[in-house]
Amino acid sequence: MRDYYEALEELLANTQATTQTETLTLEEAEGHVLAETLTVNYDAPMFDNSAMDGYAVCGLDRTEWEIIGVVAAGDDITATQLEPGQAIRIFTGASIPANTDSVVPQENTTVTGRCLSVQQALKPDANIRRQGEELKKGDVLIASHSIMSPAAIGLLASQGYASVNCFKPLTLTLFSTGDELLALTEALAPGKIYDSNRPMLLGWFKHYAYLNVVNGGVLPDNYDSIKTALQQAAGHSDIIVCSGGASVGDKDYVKQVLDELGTLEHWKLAIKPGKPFAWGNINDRCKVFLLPGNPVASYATSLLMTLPAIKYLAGLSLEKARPKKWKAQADFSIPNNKQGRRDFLRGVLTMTDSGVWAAPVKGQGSHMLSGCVNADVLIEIPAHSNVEHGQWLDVYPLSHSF
Ligand SMILES: Nc1nc2c(c(=O)[nH]1)N[C@H]1C(S)=C(S)[C@@H](COP(=O)(O)OP(=O)(O)OC[C@H]3O[C@@H](n4cnc5c(N)ncnc54)[C@H](O)[C@@H]3O)O[C@H]1N2
Ligand code: MOO
Repeated sequence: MRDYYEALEELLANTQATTQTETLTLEEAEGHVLAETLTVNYDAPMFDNSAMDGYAVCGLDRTEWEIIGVVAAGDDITATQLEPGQAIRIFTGASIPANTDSVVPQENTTVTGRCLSVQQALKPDANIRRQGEELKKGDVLIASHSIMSPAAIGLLASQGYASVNCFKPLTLTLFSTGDELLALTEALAPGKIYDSNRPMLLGWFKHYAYLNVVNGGVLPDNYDSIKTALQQAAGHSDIIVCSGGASVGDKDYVKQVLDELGTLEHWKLAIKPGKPFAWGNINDRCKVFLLPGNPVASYATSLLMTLPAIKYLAGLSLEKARPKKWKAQADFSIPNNKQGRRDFLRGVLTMTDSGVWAAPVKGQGSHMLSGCVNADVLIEIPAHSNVEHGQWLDVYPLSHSF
């Protein structure tokens, strides 16, 4: 069996990131992957400006000043300057007039006619946001291979970028396999179950703007049908994800088809759930992932293996493609751990005064999706290692929780 971390790195090392790009307006770019490194166009702040509504004053060795006018955000103050003993009414974001020593918030002042009085001692430079204190012109603003998050879009807009180069979204076709599976429009029958993996993964993958997700439907346990469907999908997809048939059963035809059409790597991962996992390529251009059919195993291998590879394919940096991992203290113990695989328990987090604690939820079977629904994280339990109460463990946040 393969160690999870070694397997993930091997999969990533065998994944070629897309190079195709397109220009998107900032509005279109939300959630896409940036394909260029952008630099700072203007110092930020662009000019010295006030952090408070109040008064800009000249001269700090006094308690009274003469108010000579008003400056608001957007005003041009090129011709305005203060002399010692003078103050000017100023608002948040307004340019700082020449010779300003400090800005006094209005709640610390008394105004009588044109006379400003302040009793507290004033600090030089207080409440002044200086030009370039955040960003200097010419520095890197956002590196290529970053996600266009709402904050990234705001930052780019603040620098006057109206459009950006992003990697073109990848087309992902999703299949389920198995004669036992029914679509939600079909009536239940003996031995049959509803296909839950496909709706689950469709919903999940559609969150990513850099994926065009195509619903491939259910594939029957029939070699020829699977071959035709995979061949067709490979013609218009960059990625195929298929759940079921990853294991060793007689009807696990998907692996055989993949072996015939392209290349196949079939792994036994030393993780629970999610042991059987396979991947390969069709036509050198379409990456295929075979997930184990058990729903929680499908979920876990999506989070731990498939999505990292997809994110890297779609243009994200390796660092951002790897699954996010945090630490939490065990609010449970496992005294005699005989598990030969890393166990990724579905768990909840509790924030207390003593930190973040993790505890497993009820229902840990790899067929028990209710455990995933109720959980915040996967709690990693290393193989053959006992867990003591209070021990720090790695936890992986689940897609819906944070
Ligand atoms: N002899 C062995 N049997 C199994 C092994 C093994 O190592 N040796 N591994 C077990 C593990 S671990 C897993 S996980 C499963 C994975 O099996 P497959 O990927 O081949 O998937 P299936 O056999 O098709 O299905 C397994 C299970 O999941 C249900 N399923 C499948 N697809 C869906 C779906 N879209 N929605 C809901 N449920 C689905 C299916 O009905 C089965 O109950 O293999 C073990 N067996
Ligand atoms: O590892 Mo299987 O994925 O235990 O259900």
